Amino acid sequence: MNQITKTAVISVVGRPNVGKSTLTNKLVGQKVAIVSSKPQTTRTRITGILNRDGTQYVFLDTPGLHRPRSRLGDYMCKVVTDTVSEVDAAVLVVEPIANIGPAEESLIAQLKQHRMPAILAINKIDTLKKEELLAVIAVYAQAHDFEAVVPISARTGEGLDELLTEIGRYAIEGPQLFPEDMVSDQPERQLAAEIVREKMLRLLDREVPHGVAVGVERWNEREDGLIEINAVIYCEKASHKGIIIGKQGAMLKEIGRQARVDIERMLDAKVFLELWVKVKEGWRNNQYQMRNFGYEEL
Ligand SMILES: Nc1nc2c(ncn2[C@@H]2O[C@H](COP(=O)(O)OP(=O)(O)OP(=O)(O)O)[C@@H](O)[C@H]2O)c(=O)[nH]1
Repeated sequence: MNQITKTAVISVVGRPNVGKSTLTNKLVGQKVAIVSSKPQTTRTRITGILNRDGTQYVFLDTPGLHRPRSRLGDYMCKVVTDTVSEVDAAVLVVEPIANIGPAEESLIAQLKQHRMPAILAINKIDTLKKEELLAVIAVYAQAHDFEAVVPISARTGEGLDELLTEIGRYAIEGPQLFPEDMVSDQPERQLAAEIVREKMLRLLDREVPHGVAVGVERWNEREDGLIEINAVIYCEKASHKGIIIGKQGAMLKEIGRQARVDIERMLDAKVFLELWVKVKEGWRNNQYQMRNFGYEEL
């Protein structure tokens, strides 16, 4: 195997829903961060690791920067601010729109404040004509002196080799930070819980899944190779519990079915997944319960 001689620790920042998690997963070649079409999907900092051509790339996928409305929201913003200041370089991911929003302005201000080398990744170029791209590049080039501007599609993979080449310039000589077979620092239990949450974000209306947390309560690897997982979905209201369970349990069954397929792929093993739903009012504003669900203290 190729000896690792350099490392690059890179934060992936950007406002909610621009495709940071899709990008991290694609770069790493495996699902380490969950993806949905709803903003504020990612709640904690997720690390994705890629070893290529003697360099170990460590990507810190951050929650999208937004105005906090709850304690969980405060925590998500703090994760972004902390991450920007402790990495070798940042990749700012933006939508292919020729207009800079307040979230992008705020992130650019943070990059300037920390004198952080930043690469601009204009994502979702599969949705846009080449001529339209020039206007987007022009607007961002005026706002900040980016080290490089790379148009990409996290979905199709277009531009990602170029992006890696740019990122590679910020790699520094040194021993690898993580073992070579590791793609994420998230424990498998937490990834499994996140996958269940992803399915809820995709299958349910917006209001419900943003108030849920998932905890894995039992994880048993049987001798015959089957992995038994029991997870509890905590929601904020009794009415949400009914929606999550669905008519004759149909929704919960579908959440479980889709989650099991992804968890089996992640673990490369057969999985028996059992899901329960419990009501825990106001957990998003409760420090203790947040810690319980894996969101560290502020
Ligand atoms: N067409 C297109 N859609 C994309 C691309 N990248 C991501 N998306 C979609 O954009 C949506 C948001 O993607 P995420 O990766 O969850 O975005 P995020 O920035 O991590 O979002 P938060 O977790 O809310 O911060 C999903 O529906 C993705 O499928 C892309 O290159 N092209």
